[in-house]
Amino acid sequence: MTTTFPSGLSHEAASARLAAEGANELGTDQRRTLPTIAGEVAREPMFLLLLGAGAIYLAMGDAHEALILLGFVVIIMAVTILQERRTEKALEALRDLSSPRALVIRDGVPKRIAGCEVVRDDILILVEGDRVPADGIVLQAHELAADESMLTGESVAVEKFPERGEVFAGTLIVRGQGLMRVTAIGSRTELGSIGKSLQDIVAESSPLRDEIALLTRHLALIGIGLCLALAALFWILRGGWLDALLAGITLAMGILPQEFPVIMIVFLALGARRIANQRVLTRRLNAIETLGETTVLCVDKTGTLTQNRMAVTSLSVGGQFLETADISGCELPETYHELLEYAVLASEIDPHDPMELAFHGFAREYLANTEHLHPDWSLAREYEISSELLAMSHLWRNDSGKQDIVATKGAPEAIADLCHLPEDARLRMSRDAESMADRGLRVLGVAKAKHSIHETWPDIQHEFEFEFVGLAGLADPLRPEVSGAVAECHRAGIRVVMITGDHPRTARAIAASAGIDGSTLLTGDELANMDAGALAQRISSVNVFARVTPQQKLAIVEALKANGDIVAMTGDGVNDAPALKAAHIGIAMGKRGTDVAREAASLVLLEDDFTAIVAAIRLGRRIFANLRQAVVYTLAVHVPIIGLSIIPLFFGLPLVLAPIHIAFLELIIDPACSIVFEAEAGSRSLMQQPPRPHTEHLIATPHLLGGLAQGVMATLSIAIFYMLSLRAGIVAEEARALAFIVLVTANAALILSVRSTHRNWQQMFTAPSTVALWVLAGTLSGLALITGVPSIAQAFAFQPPTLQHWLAAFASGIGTVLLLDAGKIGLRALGRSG
Ligand SMILES: Nc1ncnc2c1ncn2[C@@H]1O[C@H](COP(=O)(O)OP(=O)(O)OP(=O)(O)O)[C@@H](O)[C@H]1O
Ligand SMILES: [Cu+]
Repeated sequence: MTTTFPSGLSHEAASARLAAEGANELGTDQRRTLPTIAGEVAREPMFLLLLGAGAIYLAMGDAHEALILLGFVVIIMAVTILQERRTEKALEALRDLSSPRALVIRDGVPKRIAGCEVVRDDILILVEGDRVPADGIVLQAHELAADESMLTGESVAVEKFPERGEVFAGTLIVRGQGLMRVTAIGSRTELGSIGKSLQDIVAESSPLRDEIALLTRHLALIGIGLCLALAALFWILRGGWLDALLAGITLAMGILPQEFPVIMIVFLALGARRIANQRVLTRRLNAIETLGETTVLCVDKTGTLTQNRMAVTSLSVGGQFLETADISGCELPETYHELLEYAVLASEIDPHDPMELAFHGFAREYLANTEHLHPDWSLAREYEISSELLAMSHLWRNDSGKQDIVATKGAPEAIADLCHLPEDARLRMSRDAESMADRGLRVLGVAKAKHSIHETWPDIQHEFEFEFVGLAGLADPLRPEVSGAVAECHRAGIRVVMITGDHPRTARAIAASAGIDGSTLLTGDELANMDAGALAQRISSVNVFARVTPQQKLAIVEALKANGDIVAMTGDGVNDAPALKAAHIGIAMGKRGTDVAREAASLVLLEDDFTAIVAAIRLGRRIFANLRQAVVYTLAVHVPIIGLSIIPLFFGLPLVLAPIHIAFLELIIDPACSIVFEAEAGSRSLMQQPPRPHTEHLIATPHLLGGLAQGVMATLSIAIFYMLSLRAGIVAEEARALAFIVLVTANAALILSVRSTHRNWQQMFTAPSTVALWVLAGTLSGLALITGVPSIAQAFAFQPPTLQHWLAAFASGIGTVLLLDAGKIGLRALGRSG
């Protein structure tokens, strides 16, 4: 492909056209309208209960109370709409990510933009692995072929040629490169006309989501049963069926686990944002919960562990070696000129590959005034590298009029094959190559051949008469942070497996400097000769795979999965897609990655950096731990509500809670409190314990019991405070207010307690997050308002308590939680000594 581009549209023209003709998108706007959202809200049980309670108040002639409850209906509406919008936005962002990106030429400069910003007449560069963003005609093509099966059902790649070739939106470039001019976008493309959409992101079900749904359903069932029982009991004990119904509804509102699904979505959506701050994009929300379970992390060497910045450091010709560091500033000895000459001839004219860039740069520096550079030769034929033969050749036409020059470079074994080296020469060469590889260098062999211009070009590289020229060693240094991150993985019980196409010796040397144990190593050839069973057996002790083809990554993933591992795997090319899809977490490289790889992956790295993956795993563990705490907390704060609905009934006391109190707690206080956990930084021990087993539930019996125990303790202390107040002759309205103060204070303090499970109690008050401080301040002021301002207090059937009583109730709420913590510490101490 020539490197002169048409200059394309200007930025102004493109944005004008984008405004006039719309974005390159398929399908209709799926945003829900207000009536549909209202319809959804109307089906919320909380809404129905509030309406029911309001109707009963109306029937009892209390229009005031009914109106206030109506106010809460508005609150639910608002919260639901906000929530919808937020989820919608998160999904939209995901959709943007999965939509193809396009390399467009604007003002003569190639530029990556989102596929939806492509306009008619844009000039696009197509590369292997791209998903074509719009319909268009092919302007230039170099071995270009597309998979059009999504349009035609035909899975054979269709070759594309300039001028008469057409390419279609949604199809995949499986080979070669090319230039296209866009002729149709959005719904006017072939894909649009058959009404298909590529980017259907559905919230898949996941173990975590299923568990939360189950928990919600169980609690709902228990709730309904309890409410019916309570209503019946009330009717028997006190009579008055309207009051009985109201008591039942109050309890139902209190038990209703409506927060759980909300907490779940909020944690995952905010979690995705936190992970994005580490420059890792989440394409599937489920990946967030799987991250914390990861037991094996399979990574590419080049670019992920290393910097993907190659430098020529070592040359070898005829048994002589040269370290480039030794000659800096001097001339390159004549012996090595030909090696460098052919390395450049075997590279692209305008290279992107870091190795070829290194050769070009080195040649510019040392061959500038020699006869070894040939800008006037023309490239007549290219032979691509393949996984069968790790070498690539260029056939050059020069002005001799007799012979074309062929240059090749590739893996030393491949070059030895091409040169038909005799056994002893082959041994010598591999010894030389290994001495470079042992230093972590990537070693390339270089060879040359001549080919008469009167003969036809052979189809395969083997038919040339190659002559060996020499070896070049290129250094690609490890990223400086990698060995620290690998060590962190090991502390966290995560195995790091390196997979590379490179030479085993190079692989082992790089593995060693990264801190990966490469003492047992498998090569692609060995892999190919193993059956699945044998591989599954071996794989638990092998951390380095070398000379592996991308296709073999799939076998590695499958073997790890067969061993019960939870596998995260990185990849970037078209051939990596099956492995990325098969892994529990497929991780695509945002910079080098192809559209195909990104579509198959659940995470996309914006910086192709290993440490970002480790940071994401740390966040995954933290999100799960925080989610667990939030759910335990929510369970715990439901208990006092249930208790306070039932206890007064049994003891013949005035009721404490009415629907309005529950609405206040369930709609404002508790949800706000549970969000506090999202911002928890997570304890340092998170990455010092093995991954959570795949089978571990979010809420197991100990968590359930722990939460219930906390709730029961709080209930007891509130009930006792309430009864003592009444006994002391405080009027029912003030006693109710006091009980409510104890309840809310205890709930708020419980946040500090739950989040301190792994710390000691002094730390309970240290370093709460900003969110926590805001929520605590908000809760306190809300509480002060409804118990202190007479007009508001009246709506809650409160009489403002005296300051002394207020403070006593407040202290009692905090004291309860302190007692709980003391109990917890005591239990732990007992456990340790016993
Ligand atoms: N442009 C090239 N010219 C000649 N040989 C090449 C070229 N690219 C790769 N090779 C040969 O193919 C081998 C495998 O390369 P490949 O690109 O598969 O490795 P990689 O997948 O980039 O490495 P990693 O797996 O570490 O990311 C290299 O070690 C080298 O010998
Ligand atoms: Cu020379």
